[in-house]
Amino acid sequence: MTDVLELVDVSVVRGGTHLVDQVTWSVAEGERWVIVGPNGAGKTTLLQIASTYLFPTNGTAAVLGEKLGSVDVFELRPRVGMASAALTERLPRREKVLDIVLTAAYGMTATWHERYDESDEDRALFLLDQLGMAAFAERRFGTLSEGERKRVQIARSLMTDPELLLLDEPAAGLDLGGREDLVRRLGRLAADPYAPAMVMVSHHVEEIPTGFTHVLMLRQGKVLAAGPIEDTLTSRNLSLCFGLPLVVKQRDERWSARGLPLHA
Ligand SMILES: Nc1ncnc2c1ncn2[C@@H]1O[C@H](COP(=O)(O)OP(=O)(O)OP(=O)(O)O)[C@@H](O)[C@H]1O
Repeated sequence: MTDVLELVDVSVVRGGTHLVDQVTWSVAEGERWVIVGPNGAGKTTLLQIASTYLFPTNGTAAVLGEKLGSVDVFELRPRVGMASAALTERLPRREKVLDIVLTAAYGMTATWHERYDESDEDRALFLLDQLGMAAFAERRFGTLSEGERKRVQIARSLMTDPELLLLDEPAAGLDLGGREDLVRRLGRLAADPYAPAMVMVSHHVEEIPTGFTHVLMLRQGKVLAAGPIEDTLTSRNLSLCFGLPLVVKQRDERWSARGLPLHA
């Protein structure tokens, strides 16, 4: 299997602070990774590197086999799909849902005056349908609920048929029903052998969809543990990661975690 992402000794330093610190990590084709870690651990910073929007201060990062710093990132970007709250914010609320997805084919956030092929439109509708949003195609993006907007963003991130899909906290802010619906859909995507390699940042192990194969655990910018999820997402590692005693369980291919009760 080829690596779609390869970081070697990567550090990002800002104002003397290490946002990520000597991270060595690779993602191979077909793998589905979740990144967990406390607030400020460097999760989003790693996704920014993977999406080619941030270059390491030290170390080397290769995305889809191309080393950052010696490749035209504008050619690379359409091959990487990304969904995040920050990107959702930048999408025009007055735009039609279908156009929000369609514009991704051209790396734009508004329709201007491009013309789209019928095949582009078919693909956008197909992706909206996969995310359960086909009925909303003609609605204005700004009229959608937060959960619906997130699903549209994921459809959009798949529009260019990327080889790597990055999801930054896709379930953040969703209610229980919205979370479960999204987790189920992401589980279906993870199980699709034609789907791209996936990396998802999450704050909660309950949000890890079925079919996710690997976990990267970060603490204070450093890798605490990385590897196959069954062996790596242990109570011990999760407790070290979050700095308090936690018990993690897996049941019916879903994960849950809770703190140990305090004793007086
Ligand atoms: N330009 C900057 N200068 C200094 N520190 C920064 C800068 N950008 C980010 N940081 C810090 O880097 C650390 C890592 O940030 P990052 O957003 O990657 O963490 P995260 O794990 O995604 O956090 P969260 O779970 O809260 O979203 C944070 O402590 C943040 O305050």
